[in-house]
Amino acid sequence: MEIDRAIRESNDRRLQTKYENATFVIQRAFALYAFEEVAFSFNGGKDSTVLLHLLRAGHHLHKEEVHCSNEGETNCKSCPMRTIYFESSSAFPEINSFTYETATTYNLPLEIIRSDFKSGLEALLQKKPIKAIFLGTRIGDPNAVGQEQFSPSSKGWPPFMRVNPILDWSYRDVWAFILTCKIQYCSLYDQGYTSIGSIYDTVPNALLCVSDSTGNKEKFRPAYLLSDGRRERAGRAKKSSSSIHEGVTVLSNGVSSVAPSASGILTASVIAVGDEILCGIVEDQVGPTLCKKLHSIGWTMVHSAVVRNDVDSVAEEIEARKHSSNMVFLFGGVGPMHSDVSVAGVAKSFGVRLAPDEEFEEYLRHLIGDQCTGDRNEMAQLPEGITELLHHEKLPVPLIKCQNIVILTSTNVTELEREWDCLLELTSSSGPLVRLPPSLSKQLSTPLSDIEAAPIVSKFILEFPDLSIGCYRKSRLDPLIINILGKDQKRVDMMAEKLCQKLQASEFSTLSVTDPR
Ligand SMILES: Cc1cc2nc3c(=O)[nH]c(=O)nc-3n(C[C@H](O)[C@H](O)[C@H](O)COP(=O)(O)O)c2cc1C
Ligand SMILES: Nc1ncnc2c1ncn2[C@@H]1O[C@H](COP(=O)(O)OP(=O)(O)OP(=O)(O)O)[C@@H](O)[C@H]1O
Ligand SMILES: [Mg+2]
Repeated sequence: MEIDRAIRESNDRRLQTKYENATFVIQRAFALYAFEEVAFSFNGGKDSTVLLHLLRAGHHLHKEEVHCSNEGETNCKSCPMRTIYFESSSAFPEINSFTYETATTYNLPLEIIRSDFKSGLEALLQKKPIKAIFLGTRIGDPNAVGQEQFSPSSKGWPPFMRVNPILDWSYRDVWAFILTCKIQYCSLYDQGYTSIGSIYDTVPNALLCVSDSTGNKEKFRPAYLLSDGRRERAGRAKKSSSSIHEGVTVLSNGVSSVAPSASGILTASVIAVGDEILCGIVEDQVGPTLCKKLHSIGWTMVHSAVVRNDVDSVAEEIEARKHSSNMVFLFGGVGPMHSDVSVAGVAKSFGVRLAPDEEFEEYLRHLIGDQCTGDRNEMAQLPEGITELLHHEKLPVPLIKCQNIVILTSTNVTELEREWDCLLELTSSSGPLVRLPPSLSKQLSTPLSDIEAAPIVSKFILEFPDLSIGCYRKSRLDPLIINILGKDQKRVDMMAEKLCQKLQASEFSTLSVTDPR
């Protein structure tokens, strides 16, 4: 069988593994369901074209296994499986004709449905039952979240099994398969289209645009030359971004940024992950330094915590913080060790699974070579559908950002300095951090006892709701120190002056907390 032979003769280990896994899923489906009870959902797109040839190969391998014989090449071109195509008047004519032509070439009994997916399937299943439908859904597709290779149809849909043999295939895998097996595909992919929806929501991918020397006509390179598969849908109009955290905007570069609330405040929480910090073996310096840095760019710190190296502990802490802070910074527990559970904790708190991220894997491969990559690299598994990679030329590996959670890899203050600088530089090109006017603070020292000072301070808290007052002593014998914090210089000065009179206090330092660099 020509597909099977082309893959086996290629030197592409990764593609061979993907092919074996996909044809295994297909053969299991053929073992589970009778041939008449399964259908193939085909729409002429690249993913379903790949699936068609995998189905042909899987069907051929299944027949070989069942009949313990090699039927040879005689009729392996034909795969007369029930094939459903939801034809729409807004489909590209090229897609339509490719679908029809391919069905003829491979003897697919095409059933055309001219209604929406759900009611079309209801009518179809009523007429003649279908137990399982093969789909070309891949991780990264908006509708792939939560699906497995075998996923029952969702609630409210007629009952059938969705079989997704190429769920774990990347954009690169799809094109490697098409090119290795020399498969015919829809001509639109040679004109720069990388994922195809309707004529109203799909244009060629701008990342493939080449400037014409005459400047007259835009030209596009073929889809297989797109290097960053995560931008496959860049040519498709976005439906909505409802899952984005409130106050977070998605920018044209794909990176989300936060905007201050009406009060001009941005809040942050810092979470350290580490059993060693909790039991006092290691003293955490990254957390306090990060708090200072955030404070220095005008952010309001609302929480700092240390949690165990345990997926549930991380997930619970993030769950508690992600709604109450504009940004949550997480560090510790990142890497390949058994205790490195931070990324899994983030995924769990958002209810998504970890999925291979090809781009991240590429960075890791540059950094640590092939020793740890293999067919599936655990470290390259990132929370599905919510991850953005924050690139900076000074970072060997991009920082991971999942909605409003930023995962830092720093293990000490020097490394934090570097990551922080990169985050700030990304900020200037609309990255995740926004610089706010710095907070101003004044410190007063009073000889009064706590009991004497308390009612006076309480009155001032009511009078100056826009300022924050903190009190501490270096020791029980040292004087009480009052720290006034606010954004408005005049208000801070006014409160300091009034408090000095009432508390017989003296001002001993005036700090304008600005970014030290
Ligand atoms: C055969 C078939 C079965 C589907 N089953 C489901 C389903 O069980 N649950 C669901 O939410 N969507 C289902 N869908 C809809 C898809 O999730 C998705 O909306 C569709 O592939 C179109 O993708 P698009 O909106 O990106 O064009 C199904 C679609 C097809 C073609
Ligand atoms: N109109 C349709 N008719 C039949 N099946 C469809 C239709 N639209 C989507 N599907 C099924 O859903 C799968 C996922 O659709 P999707 O658009 O992501 O992939 P594709 O069309 O194969 O490739 P591309 O991403 O390049 O458009 C398809 O592979 C196919 O199995
Ligand atoms: Mg498509």
